[in-house]
Amino acid sequence: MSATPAAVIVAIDGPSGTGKSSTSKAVAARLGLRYLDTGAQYRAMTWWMLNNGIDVSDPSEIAAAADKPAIVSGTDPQAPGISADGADASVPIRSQEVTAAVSAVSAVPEVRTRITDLQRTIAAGTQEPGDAGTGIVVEGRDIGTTVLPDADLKVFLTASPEARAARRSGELKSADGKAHADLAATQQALAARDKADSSRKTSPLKKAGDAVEVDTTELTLEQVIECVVTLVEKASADKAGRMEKAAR
Ligand SMILES: Nc1ncnc2c1ncn2[C@@H]1O[C@H](COP(=O)(O)OP(=O)(O)O)[C@@H](O)[C@H]1O
Ligand SMILES: Nc1ccn([C@H]2C[C@H](O)[C@@H](COP(=O)(O)OP(=O)(O)O)O2)c(=O)n1
Repeated sequence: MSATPAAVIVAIDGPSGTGKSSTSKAVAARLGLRYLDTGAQYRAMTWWMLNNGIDVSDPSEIAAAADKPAIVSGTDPQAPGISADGADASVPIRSQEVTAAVSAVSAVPEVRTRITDLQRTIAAGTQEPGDAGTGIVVEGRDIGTTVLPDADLKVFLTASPEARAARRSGELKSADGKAHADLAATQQALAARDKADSSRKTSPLKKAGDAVEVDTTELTLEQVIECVVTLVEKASADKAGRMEKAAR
């Protein structure tokens, strides 16, 4: 693990299957930064609502329940962890049931306000002793545009719909042990989620104007990680230079 010269705030956004989680975790681990999976927070909120009888087809019921569960996210890139009202949510938030409902829940403004506040508190490092002044890699859909518009580096990952579906169906296959996950159905489900996430009114999935776009279609995961590590190291050195100049 190489040390970064200045604590940096890194925003990594993009649609599903572009490599956000794998890249963000690896970059954070290599550079000694914290890590936050914001999709996991929306998934934990959705899981809690499904478990607590909230009708997730009714935005007013979702809005009324948005401030109820305590959502706690870990920031260790090697073992992030997430809980809702004290119950470990790490595994159930990946279920098909949660995946199918998460776009509707995360489109509700009250949910976004609640979770955005949590994200900003975690990024600021004021929650845990020892976190203050440490950098973080935050991945999601609206980090560069809304949650952390002053991030030191913004990256927007993309990949072709075919590559993204192949990656996701590979994961589903290894999870359920079936020989052939349905690639076409996976691609269709991803397209539907993209559409919902990009067309919602509040804070849609969108590339920030000042984000660096990386098309990962033809890159291996290791190549993407190396590319982002280089970008973070440069952003960190630039920040250290600015801080030094300001201190003179
Ligand atoms: N560049 C890449 N080439 C091949 N597979 C990749 C690449 N990036 C990620 N993957 C794989 O694709 C799957 C989805 O990646 P993930 O990081 O969860 O994407 P996201 O967080 O954007 O949904 C994982 O199984 C991951 O190992
Ligand atoms: N910053 C974010 C992160 C996720 N979301 C919503 C929209 C996404 O479809 C879901 C799930 O996100 P997640 O990153 O877990 O999805 P994938 O792992 O890429 O399939 O949460 C969001 O609205 N804003």
